[in-house]
Amino acid sequence: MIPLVFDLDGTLIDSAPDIRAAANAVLDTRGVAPLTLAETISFIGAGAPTFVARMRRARDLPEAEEGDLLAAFLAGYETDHALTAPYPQVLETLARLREAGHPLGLCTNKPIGPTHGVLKHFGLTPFFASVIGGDSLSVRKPDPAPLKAVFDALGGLGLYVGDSETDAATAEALGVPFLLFTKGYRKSAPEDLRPAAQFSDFGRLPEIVAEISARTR
Ligand SMILES: O=C(O)COP(=O)(O)O
Ligand SMILES: [Mg+2]
Repeated sequence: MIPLVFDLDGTLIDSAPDIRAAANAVLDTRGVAPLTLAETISFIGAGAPTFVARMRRARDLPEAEEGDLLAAFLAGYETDHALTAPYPQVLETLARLREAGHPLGLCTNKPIGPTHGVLKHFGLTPFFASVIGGDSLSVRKPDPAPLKAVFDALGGLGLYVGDSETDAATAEALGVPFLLFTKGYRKSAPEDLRPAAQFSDFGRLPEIVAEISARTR
């Protein structure tokens, strides 16, 4: 069975409200306006350092403070998960895919500490044989190295399932088909990401995986 690797934020879980809360706790200490949810979503996708850089610029904070802002953001990042939820049917679908025999992995730009925390909180940990976060290697997506490392651990290349421009670029750089979940944090039109397939309902993923793996066999 073909290996499947998933992105996390905006793909398996809707975590933007908790990321927004962590960001706004930091911005509050600087006396500037909080981020809206739309701003937060537009800053997610390229990892925590890039998120904080975008947040700092949007609120005109001094560049010299970026390191402190990042440290404060990471310290308060998703300590509880009250505002986060898996998208509908994520757990059921992962269970079906695993029962069908697909090796499953996770490749996210979220820092690895909070990644393990949120996976555990929602009972997602047991599904994944390999997990790589945004600070696991010296490079992060869209560099293909993290995604390659997860597929290597799973025993071979397969399909990457994600929600963003970053995920599409990462899959393309590695030369694996990209499956787009359309309800996440993408900024462009779905067709601009040139996915092998797209879906808005996790219940449909097993049949899409079957179709694409028949095509690529
Ligand atoms: O932390 C981010 O910026 C995005 O995380 P993701 O790679 O799971 O979408
Ligand atoms: Mg994502």
